[in-house]
Amino acid sequence: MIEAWPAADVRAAEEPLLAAGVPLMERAAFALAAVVRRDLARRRAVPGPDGGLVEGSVRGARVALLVGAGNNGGDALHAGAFLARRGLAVTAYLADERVHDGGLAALRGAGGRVVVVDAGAGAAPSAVATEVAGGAGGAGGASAAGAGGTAGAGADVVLDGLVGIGARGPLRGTGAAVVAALLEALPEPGDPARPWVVAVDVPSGVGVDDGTVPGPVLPADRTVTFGAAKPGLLLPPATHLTGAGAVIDLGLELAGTGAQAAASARRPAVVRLEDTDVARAWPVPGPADHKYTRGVVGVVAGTATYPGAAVLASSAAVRAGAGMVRYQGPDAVGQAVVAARPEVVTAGGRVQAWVLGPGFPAEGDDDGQRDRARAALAAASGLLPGAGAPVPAVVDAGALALLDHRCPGWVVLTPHAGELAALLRSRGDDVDRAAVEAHPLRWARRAHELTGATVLLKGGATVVVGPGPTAYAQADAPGWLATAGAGDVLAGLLGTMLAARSAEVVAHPERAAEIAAAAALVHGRAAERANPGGPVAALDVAGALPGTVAALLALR
Ligand SMILES: NC(=O)C1=CN([C@@H]2O[C@H](COP(=O)(O)OP(=O)(O)OC[C@H]3O[C@@H](n4cnc5c(N)ncnc54)[C@H](OP(=O)(O)O)[C@@H]3O)[C@@H](O)[C@H]2O)[C@H](O)CC1
Ligand SMILES: [K+]
Repeated sequence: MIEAWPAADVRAAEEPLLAAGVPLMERAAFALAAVVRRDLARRRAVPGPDGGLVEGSVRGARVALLVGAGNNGGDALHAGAFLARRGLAVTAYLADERVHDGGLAALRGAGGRVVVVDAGAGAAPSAVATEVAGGAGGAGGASAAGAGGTAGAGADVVLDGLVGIGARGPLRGTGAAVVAALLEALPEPGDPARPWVVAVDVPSGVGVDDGTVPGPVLPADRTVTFGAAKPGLLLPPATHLTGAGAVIDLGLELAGTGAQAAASARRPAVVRLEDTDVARAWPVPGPADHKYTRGVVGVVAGTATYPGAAVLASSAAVRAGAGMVRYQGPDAVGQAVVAARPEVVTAGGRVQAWVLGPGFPAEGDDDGQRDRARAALAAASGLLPGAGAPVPAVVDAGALALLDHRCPGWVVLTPHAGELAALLRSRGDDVDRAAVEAHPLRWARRAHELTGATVLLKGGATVVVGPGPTAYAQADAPGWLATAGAGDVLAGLLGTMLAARSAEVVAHPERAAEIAAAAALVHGRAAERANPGGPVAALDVAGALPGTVAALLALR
């Protein structure tokens, strides 16, 4: 798993090392330069003796450093000095008159070129962008002392060292002007003429601790972050601007050491599960298991008007490995479900988890589904006398409007941004879909505070907030998964995963968030498996679940 720690925790962990004179910046910069060199060598791959490709030479490659006023800029300058000593042509564009002295001296000492950027005596941001992008008449004419620029040949790589964990608010000043000009001047992403963009620590201008994108940000192809990942690298929308990641270990003790770690209240703010985490936690049946120990999933979904959601949610629950699936709903829908999945039963009875809401409306004609879902939710929440032990529940789509009481953390809501906005508005918050999409973590946390439930907020990346201290942020879904019925499949999949650990989740409600995050990962992997790199139909995603789970278990 990838653990992300707030900027303040990273700074606190750096302090003792800095006080002890540990050269953290040089360590960070050296590692950054190594990643840049490797990425460049791979982008310059050439045919090898055996017909394959081998890494190409990076000598002479053109490197543009975007340098801000703080230590983030210092990292970029020191990395530029390492690269210049390896024969790369490095130009630092200083976006602030305050610049890291040691880094600037190191770059100059290594023969790097320095261009002061400002709208006055220095190079204009537009001229810098033109030079970096490879247009004619760049900032070469305004270059400070040092090797002359190569007018016309743009940069091969750009290091974004404008601002790091010291950022406050949207990118401003000359740095913002340079980024805005680059967003205009650079070739489109995917164009081979576009330079490789490497964000130093974080893409400059993202919300380091909340993943917001309050202003202009230069999208990165790679983010090299130091000490630990930051929440903003995992959280949407900023996570879509980070490119591939690389975490450089600086020897920071974030959770403390030994007894301190055990006692420390410090936990990562955000976690991203990886395949091996999900594989290790997946419940694999043993010889003593039977369908009831594996978990029975109750599905209240679909209506005569929208039977498909019932088929999709039930199919996903079956294919994900439920011990048994009980479909509850109109006979006609039950017949459609059984026709599609003969393993499903329509008789009532005990379940270990409920899936409520796919495919039925929050109001209007629902064939009695809202009443069925309301009763199931009450039973799941332990509010229905005689209904047996409480069990986890997935509350999706039309069932979200049924939340008229505070829920325990083992109830998991699975709204998209519009549904979450509607839920929050129904509780008096003035928020719309766009606001939720701009700040998913904030609003998912707000929904958890208001309802008590665990909240899985669906979107290009998935955010999960529950009763525990750690949020989850998964970005495993291909864009193709934005298709009708995908949410129904996720609900059924999640129901099966909760049913398999029903008693455990009720006893430890904070674990529902991790299971929900794992479901988001499996959902994304199944979509990829259903049709790698191309469009997928929701039912095919459900169909790919068995193979997806088997592939994950093979990693154990
Ligand atoms: N601690 C270490 O030795 C190490 C740090 N690492 C690197 O350092 C940065 C953090 O450096 P820091 O100097 O604390 O802060 P930044 O460089 O991130 O930014 C501070 C300067 O940026 C200006 N600023 C702040 N917000 C904005 C904004 N929205 N737009 C433009 N400029 C902004 C701020 O300006 P002021 O006017 O407020 O002063 C500062 O000048 C960390 O990210 C690492 O890269 C090493 O990794 C490890 C060693
Ligand atoms: K940066």
